[in-house]
Amino acid sequence: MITIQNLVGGYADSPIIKDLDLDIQEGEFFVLLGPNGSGKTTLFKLITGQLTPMSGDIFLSGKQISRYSKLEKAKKMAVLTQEANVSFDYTVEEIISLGRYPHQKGIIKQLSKNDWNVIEHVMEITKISHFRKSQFRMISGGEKQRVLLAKALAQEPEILLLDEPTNHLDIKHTFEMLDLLKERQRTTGLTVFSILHDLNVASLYGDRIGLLHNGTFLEVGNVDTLRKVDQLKKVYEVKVKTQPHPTIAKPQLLMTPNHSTSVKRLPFECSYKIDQTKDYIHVAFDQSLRTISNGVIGDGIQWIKHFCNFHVPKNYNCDAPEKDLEEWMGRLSIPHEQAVGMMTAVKIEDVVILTKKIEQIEMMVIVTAGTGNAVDISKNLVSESRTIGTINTMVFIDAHFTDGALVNGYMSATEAKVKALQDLNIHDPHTNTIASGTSTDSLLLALTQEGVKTPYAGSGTIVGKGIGEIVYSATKEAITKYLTRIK
Ligand SMILES: Nc1ncnc2c1ncn2[C@@H]1O[C@H](COP(=O)(O)OP(=O)(O)OP(=O)(O)O)[C@@H](O)[C@H]1O
Repeated sequence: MITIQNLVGGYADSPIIKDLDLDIQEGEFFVLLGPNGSGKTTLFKLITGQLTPMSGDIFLSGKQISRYSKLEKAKKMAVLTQEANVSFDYTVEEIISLGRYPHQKGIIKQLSKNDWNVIEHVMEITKISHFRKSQFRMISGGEKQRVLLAKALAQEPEILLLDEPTNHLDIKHTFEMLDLLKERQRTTGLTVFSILHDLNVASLYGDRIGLLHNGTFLEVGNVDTLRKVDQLKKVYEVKVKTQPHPTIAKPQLLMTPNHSTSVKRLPFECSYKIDQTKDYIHVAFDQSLRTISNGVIGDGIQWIKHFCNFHVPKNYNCDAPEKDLEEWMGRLSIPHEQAVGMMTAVKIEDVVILTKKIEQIEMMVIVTAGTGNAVDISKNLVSESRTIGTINTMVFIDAHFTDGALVNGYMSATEAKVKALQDLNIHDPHTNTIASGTSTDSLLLALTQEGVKTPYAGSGTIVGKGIGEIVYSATKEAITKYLTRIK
């Protein structure tokens, strides 16, 4: 759609854009990224014709852009810039009708029925019909932006060029505008070229991105380019980490500020309180811990302060156990958004709490165990809950784990639990083979993130062995208590 070759351009004698090549393909959503002063607006102005190139070529649909007449260009290309200043007293509707100008025929340019249909349609999709009669200068910055988008869409362009289109928009309107552009891209084949500052929004909406640095592209590629954090650190000069979006396969970026967010922690043994009744056990830490868990709530990898295991009746059956946990926590003034919540039919008074220090690393493990639902995962394909029988394990460690070490530590704790079941000769009643767990086990690992960062926590490491030892002991003791009780 647009082909740029060896483009050099800028202001007076100094080139800002230096020997740049780019191919914007028909129907794609191309995002131009780059730090302040990298030349984004200059490149934008060279494409739109506000600046004349010093050298090089820009082709629009194969024809030199400079050879298009103003009207011809306006039929193919609409431009939305940050300058939302319209000095005349136009109404919103009048501004949008200006977008139809390139399509109007004859000497006396009048709006046709089709023009009005298009104007109505763009006002509707940009949700501005209700203030169509308002004076443009009287509406808010965000509303102006939507009106100017409607005007650009009224032009029915093949390509839309946008310079920071979401600048004045709140989150809702940002996403609405970009969703609308994606929809137009999908339904009408609109090509979009947009400057954006927000890397995360660029990742969510861009088909391809170009990362501009000192007037040249460091990289042009799909959004996975944003996984290259070293490149981003160099360009933006910030500490940045890439993370997957939780529900779609796109990278999202997290910035770490230079100012320290860490507050001095109390010694591990003074940093938590345990509240235990017959209905629940609640461990509250003074600061959030880095956690990995499969709790009913607070699952995945998170930062969490409150850790709860609630007793439920043997025949507890609920479609939305998260809601129950939230309600029970609410009654205890525990903020459920900052909590891992587990459930057990085992008596809370049979809980086992062990603490241990291994090579200066403090650990605490809390286990409630029942084995009524013991399962040999390698043999039993029947998944049904029969009776009281869940092993809930919480492991707290005063150490600093990477995310990989969290997963490693999770494996270590699981292996230790399996070994305890094996040594206690717990059988799956269906297969009559040694059980590897129960059908509804929960496990939590929570780290203070104090001390030197540890990349591994498997059985080949001291900390991994420590997890294994303490989880094994506590699980064995908790199962023994349970077996004694049900005898
Ligand atoms: N009208 C101008 N005259 C002279 N130099 C200019 C002019 N406009 C911009 N520049 C210079 O060109 C360089 C690139 O500016 P440009 O506006 O293209 O950057 P940008 O990437 O769009 O930045 P931002 O993210 O801050 O909008 C800057 O060093 C700037 O000082």
